[in-house]
Amino acid sequence: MLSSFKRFFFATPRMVTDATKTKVNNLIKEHPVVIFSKDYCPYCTKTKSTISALTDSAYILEINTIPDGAEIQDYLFEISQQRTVPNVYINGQHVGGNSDVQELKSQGKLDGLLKAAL
Ligand SMILES: N[C@@H](CCC(=O)N[C@@H](CS)C(=O)NCC(=O)O)C(=O)O
Repeated sequence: MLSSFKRFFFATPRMVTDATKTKVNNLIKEHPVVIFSKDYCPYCTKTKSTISALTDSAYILEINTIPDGAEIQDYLFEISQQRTVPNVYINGQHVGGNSDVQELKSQGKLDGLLKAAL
């Protein structure tokens, strides 16, 4: 508990390299749908199944399984003010997390957003 407290307040921020910034920016630019995810995250599972039911074109990056994942998460926070996963981009635009995806779905707007992107 104390160690998570210390990490939250005193951790040295990681440097986000230009390579990571370029990688994330390109993914968002080149893929109509990008889901930054963690493979154990239940919110991510829900978002992936919701979006996969509508399109098989989503690019999914499981950031907990790759060496630059923590840096990617830092950069996502920088550009979207969102640190949690899933972090979803559609058509180059930040959509948000699972609650945002579910809200779009229940408003009947998700399908149209995806169709416009694909
Ligand atoms: N309200 C968020 C909840 C997402 C969430 O809490 N995700 C957890 C993983 S299951 C998270 O990102 N925790 C911080 C982390 O993994 O760094 C949503 O709807 O997407």
